[in-house]
Formats: sequence, structure tokens, C-alpha cells
Amino acid sequence: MVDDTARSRWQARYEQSRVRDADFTTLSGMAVEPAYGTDESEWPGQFPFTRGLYPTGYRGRTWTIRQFAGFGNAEQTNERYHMILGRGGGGLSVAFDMPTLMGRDSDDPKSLGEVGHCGVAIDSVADMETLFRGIDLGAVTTSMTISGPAVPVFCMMIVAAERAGVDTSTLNGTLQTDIFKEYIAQKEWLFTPEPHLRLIGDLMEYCAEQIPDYKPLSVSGYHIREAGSTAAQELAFTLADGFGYVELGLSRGLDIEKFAPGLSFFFDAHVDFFEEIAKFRAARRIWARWLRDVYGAQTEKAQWLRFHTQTAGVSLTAQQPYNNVVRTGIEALSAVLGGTNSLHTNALDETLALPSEQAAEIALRTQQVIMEETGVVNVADPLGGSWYVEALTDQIEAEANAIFDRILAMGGSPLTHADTEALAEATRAGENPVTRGLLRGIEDGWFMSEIAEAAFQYQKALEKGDKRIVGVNCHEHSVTHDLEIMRVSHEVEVEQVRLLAERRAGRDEAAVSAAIERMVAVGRTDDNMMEAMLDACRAEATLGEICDALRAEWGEYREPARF
Ligand SMILES: C[C@H](C(=O)O)C(=O)SCCNC(=O)CCNC(=O)[C@H](O)C(C)(C)COP(=O)(O)OP(=O)(O)OC[C@H]1O[C@@H](n2cnc3c(N)ncnc32)[C@H](O)[C@@H]1OP(=O)(O)O
Repeated sequence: MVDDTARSRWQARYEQSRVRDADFTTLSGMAVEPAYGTDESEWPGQFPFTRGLYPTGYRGRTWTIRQFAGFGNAEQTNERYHMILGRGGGGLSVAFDMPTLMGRDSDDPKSLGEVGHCGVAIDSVADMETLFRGIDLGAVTTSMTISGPAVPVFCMMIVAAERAGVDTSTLNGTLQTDIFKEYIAQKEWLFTPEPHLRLIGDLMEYCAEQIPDYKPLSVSGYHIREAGSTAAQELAFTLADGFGYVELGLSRGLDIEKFAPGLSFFFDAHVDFFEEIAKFRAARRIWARWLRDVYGAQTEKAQWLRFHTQTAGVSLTAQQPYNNVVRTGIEALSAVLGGTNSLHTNALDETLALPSEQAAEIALRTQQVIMEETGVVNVADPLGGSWYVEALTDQIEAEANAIFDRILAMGGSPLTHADTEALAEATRAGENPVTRGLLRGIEDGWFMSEIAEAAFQYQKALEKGDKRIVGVNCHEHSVTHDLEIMRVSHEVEVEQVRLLAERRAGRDEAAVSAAIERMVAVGRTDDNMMEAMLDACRAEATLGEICDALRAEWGEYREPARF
């Protein structure tokens, strides 16, 4: 008789998979299985991937240690990247300063006092070249956290890679680009949704065709959660944003098998250990079901939800800041038990300033302790089958489904999440039911007020003492001394402005103007803008010049006032 159970199917795939050459016994030397379950339970690597994407879990490959970093100028940040890679970081993650995030040059009057403070200042390709000096962009995966001006910043990275002699079709990494969450939570947009979505469509098309391993979107719940949402809101708003990008790709005629693997995710790991694990597990299975059943994705890679996690910045306290190491360790463990693909652990001083080198190293080592010492990498989805975790996974999924139904209703759709066939039909007919709900919710300020209400309820619970934070509303007495915190000198701004002027003086102004004009002209057609934007970057146009030209063309978005 052929043994055809879920367990045996998993076993067969496990045996065909590559497993790391490592010791997978417990600390005391006990042998453990790569995964546990019953004959017919879902196993790791099986649809809908609640238990993880791979039959091997972390035995195949551990998560990427990807520490978000950037400060001062490109030179200083480049040094930090060499430190991170030198001490075992697995990938890079660029934090930009506020002017860059808003598409402004360092010498823009609006940038005054902000240059290099919350991240690195990037004005042009020359800065990108410095940022990645000595780092092989063809070998290291690089994430860039930027959404409003994501596309021109990405073009600058491509040109920097070209100049370094890298075959750009092999670039691998992630660009955040998630404009929906900007309107919902983070507020770093440039234009109204329509031109942003057009640019994102151009980017998705370009990546799917030219740079297939690159992930042009990191659909982000992190900022939604940090703004005060509940775990279920974070999950549902983020996945709905993801569905919006799927509708965008499909409405542009792109092949879902090619573009869906480029949609990656980014979640928060807050301090409620089990709730977070349940959230990550639910995320994978909701996404896989919608991708297969509503959007018609056939291959596993197109059904997979791959995600990066960052421990919760908002859970860190200025009071007794060393306790933040403990919080971060627990949060990181929840991300790992939830099967994260990539992880950032916050530094203990991040509630006060950008991390000092010492704090950044402790944050990195926190991940390494979990990875190397605790044995949690030995068994895939070790909490699968726990009565509590499974029930919580179902519960958070049900809450998310209720939120999807509200979003669909806001967009005027009579359908619910359960009407899979009809949703598929509406999508094929180009009705974009989720996107319509998203845009209406943004316009009406619905997402913001839902988040604000959740934040308010939590704050009330804190003030009543129902929810407790050590050092803040309980156990307040402490002998902890103040931390030495990192400060970025004003000299950085002065020098960056000087450098920018020098670079402007050395370029061919006529070529810059012509390239920008051509980019704007392409923007008036339905053609893809990527090549024209790449040419503007090759001509040394600055980020501010590119974005200003587009602002002049498309106008700026102003959020409707709400009371
Ligand atoms: C708060 C702050 C702010 O706003 O200020 C921010 O936003 S910070 C935001 C910072 N954001 C980020 O850093 C985003 C980071 N995101 C990413 O790195 C990506 O999007 C990611 C989540 C998909 C992770 O990508 P990654 O390259 O690190 O890791 P992957 O999971 O893709 O794994 C790399 C390769 O190994 C393969 N692989 C992995 N595990 C296994 C396994 N067990 N068996 C076989 N193969 C495996 C994968 O399929 C992939 O290959 P193949 O490619 O062939 O399939």
C-alpha cells in the first residue's frame, strides 16, 4: 500500500531538500525530528503554509540577519555596513534621512536641520556609490526603506551597481515602496495615490522583466502597528494593501507567477509573545489562500508570503533602557517561532536616538544568541499543534477576515472574504474591489481613525494599570544610569551641502535638464518611466530635482483634515 499521508508527503520533500551541515540535537545531545505533526495535520512547506514555507524550516537556511542602519553621510553609513557584515550580519538594510524620504535634496530649505539625522543623506548616484563602496551588490541582498521616492532612489542604486560593474539583472534585495501604508500610517508620500500607483506599476513591471530576484515591494504592517493598531489590524490592513498591489499588477496585464514573488512583507514583532506568533502564522495562510483562490497563482513561490520582521520600537522604554534588550530578545524569538525570513532587532537606545555602535552590536548578537545557542532552529514551526497557538491563529485570522469585509464594503463591493469565486471574477473583470476599498478608506481617514481608536484604548488601559510596562507604570524604582547616546553633528549637513554644490558644478547641466524633461514627457504617456528615470540618474540629476519635476507635473498630496 502506498503511504500517502501529509506526513509522508512532507517526509519525501524533506529528503529531497538541502539541509545545512549542522548539529540538530538538543544541548544535551538528544535527537529531534525536523518537524512534528500527525499523519494528516498540515506540515511545514505544505499549502497554505501556516507552518512555514519550507519542509526544512531553518534547517535548510536560517533567517537573514538584516539590521536596519543609516546615519550621517554615505561615508559614515558605509563604515557601519562594513561593521555589520564583518560581525555576521547577513544582508543590508538602508535607513534614509528625512529629506531623502521626502524626496528633497540636502540643500532644500525644508531639509534644514534634518540632514543625516534619522538615516543617511542620499542626494545622487555619487552618494549611492559611496554608500556601497567595497560591498558587492551582486552578492549581498540590500533592502532600502523608502516609499514616496522609492523609484528614483532604486534607479540610483541600479546606476551605482552598473558603475561598479555588477550585472544588474542579478541584483537581489527589497525596496519598501509601500505607498498605501504611507497614507494609512507613516505619512511619507509625495503625490496623490494615482501617480504613485502608476510608478509602482512601472517598477513592478520592470523588476519582473529585468531584475527577477529583486523584490520591488515590502508591504509593511510595521508602521501601522507602531502607530497604535492592534495585531489583527496590522495583519488585515497590510494584507489588504498587498491585495491592492496584486490587483495593480493584474490590471497592468502582468503575469502573477512572475510578479507575486516580488511582493514581500514586513511586520512588527510586539511584546505579546503568542499573539505575534499567531499573527505570523495566520499571515502566511491568508495570503496563500487569496493568491491561489482569488488571484489564480499556481506556483508555490507566487503563493508564498515571505516577510521581514522588526522588533517593536514602540515597546522600548526610555526608563530603565537596559530592559529593552530583554524585550527585544523576546520579540525576536516570537518572529523566529513565527517563521520570519529576515529580522531586525532594535538596539536598546533606539527610543532615545540612533543606535550607538555598542548598542547596535548587542542587537545583532541578540539574534545570534537565538540562532546559535537556543536550538529553536532545529525544528520547523515548533509551536504547531499547540492548542493555544492554533486557536489564537484561527482567532486572529477571523478578526482579519472581518476587517477585509469592511474594506470590501467601503469600496462598494457586495462581496465578503468568503466569496472567493466571485472575488476572482470581479478581479478578472478589472473591478479591483480591494483597491477601491483601500482608496475610499484612505480618503475618508477610516484607517487612521481605526488605528487612533486602538491606540486610545491601549493608552487608557495603561493609565488604568490594566496593561503594564516595567519601569513605566510598575516597578519604577531603578539604579540604571543614563545612556551615552549617539548624536549626528551639524557638520554632516554643512559638508553634504558643500559636496552637493561641488557635484552640481561638475556635471553637464544641459544633459541633466534634457534627461529630466524626457522623463516628465514619458510620464505623460502610458509608457514605463523606469528607463527615462535611470537616464536622469545617469546624468547625475539629484533626487530633489527628479521629485520636484514630478511634483510640478502631478501636484502634491495634502491629507484631508479630520476632527
Ligand atoms: C521601521 C523602519 C522605518 O520605516 O523607519 C523600516 O521600515 S525598516 C524596514 C526594513 N525592511 C527590510 O529590511 C525588508 C527586508 N526584506 C527582505 O529581505 C526580503 O523582502 C525578504 C523578507 C523576502 C527576505 O529576503 P532574504 O533574501 O533575506 O531571504 P529569503 O527568505 O528570500 O531567503 C533567501 C533565499 O533562500 C531560500 N531559502 C530560505 N529558506 C530556505 C529553506 N529552508 N530551504 C530552501 N531554501 C530556502 C529562499 O527561497 C531564497 O531563495 P530564492 O530567492 O531563490 O527564492
